[in-house]
Amino acid sequence: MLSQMFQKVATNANRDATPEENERLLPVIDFGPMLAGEPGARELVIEQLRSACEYSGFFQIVHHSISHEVFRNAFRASKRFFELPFEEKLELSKDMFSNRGYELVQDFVLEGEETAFDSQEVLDGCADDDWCCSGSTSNLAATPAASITTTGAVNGSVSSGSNAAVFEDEIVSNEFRESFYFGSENLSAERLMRPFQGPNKWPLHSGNDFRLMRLLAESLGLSEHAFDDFCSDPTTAIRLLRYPPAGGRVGVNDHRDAAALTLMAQDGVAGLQIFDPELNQFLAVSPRKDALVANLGDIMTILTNHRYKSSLHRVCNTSSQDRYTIPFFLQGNIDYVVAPLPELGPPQSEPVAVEDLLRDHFQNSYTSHTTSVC
Ligand SMILES: O=C(O)CCC(=O)C(=O)O
Ligand SMILES: [Fe+2]
Repeated sequence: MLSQMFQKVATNANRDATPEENERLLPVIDFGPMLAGEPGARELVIEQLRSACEYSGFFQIVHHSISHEVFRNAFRASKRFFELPFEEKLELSKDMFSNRGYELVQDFVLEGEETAFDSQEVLDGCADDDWCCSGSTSNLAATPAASITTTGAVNGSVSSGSNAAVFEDEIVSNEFRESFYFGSENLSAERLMRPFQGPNKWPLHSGNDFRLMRLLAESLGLSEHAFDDFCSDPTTAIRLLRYPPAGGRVGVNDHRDAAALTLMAQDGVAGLQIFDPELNQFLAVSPRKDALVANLGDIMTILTNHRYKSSLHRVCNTSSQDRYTIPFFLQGNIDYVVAPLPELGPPQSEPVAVEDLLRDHFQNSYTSHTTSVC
């Protein structure tokens, strides 16, 4: 049902966005005046959010108050992780229940020892919970990027042997990248029993505090608290990603994110392509190192009764350098039943629990294999 609703569109046509198209697909929203408390600035941000979310569901935030140094340290930490010996990363392999740990895709395995390191890997984890839901916007410095500034030896739990099945599932994928997932360190015993969360596999920690979900609620003409129940104790994930120069191969296939909201730090290397609904094709957008790229996922489309978009996107690193990004995913309370907010008209989607939606999404991403080319 969900998979039908959010069917993938097979298209390979793509080109660079012109500056005007870039601004339309991925508009720049300046949080500076709002965070400085300038009169009218909050209203302007809310209006810009509404317009972006109705068109592509993508926007990029500048003057978000996270220092350049935080980003720099985060990317340094990410590079340090991916430079670990291959065997060491393999020991941190992602377990599919908690969605934490290192992930590599089959090219990595199939290409043999020499090129193996230059193929696809992933490290997954999660941020502290209330990053997007509560607290003050001025504390945006407590971001996913900030949360990976901690350094130290690899320590987390290692589920040895559990990875064989993952590799078999991934054996037909054609993606080309590596990544690492991590997440909240403040999980209750009850939360630890649930999927899509668990102890981290690499040392990371942060206290997070951000109100973007409240601004988004207001942009829909709703109370700023409209999403509070959805994300009072949310499942989140942060993913360190490294895309080696791909030589025409796709880094991440066409997909929509499952999360309500994704926020991503990126280095200066291009690679993200967003599907433009007007042109009906993918456009490669320009990276801005100082911006946080934000996009809405399928959960937000349901919550907003399809008023806000969750756009297809993908990654092709056509450069000759590695590309590093750090997306954070706000997935919401694991038991929350996602349904269109009643204020937004007759519901266009069936209710679905966050857990089921995530499971459906993960199953699709590990079993459906699009054949995009860059
Ligand atoms: O790395 C990027 O630019 C995008 C990553 C992405 O789309 C994802 O991890 O869902
Ligand atoms: Fe994505």
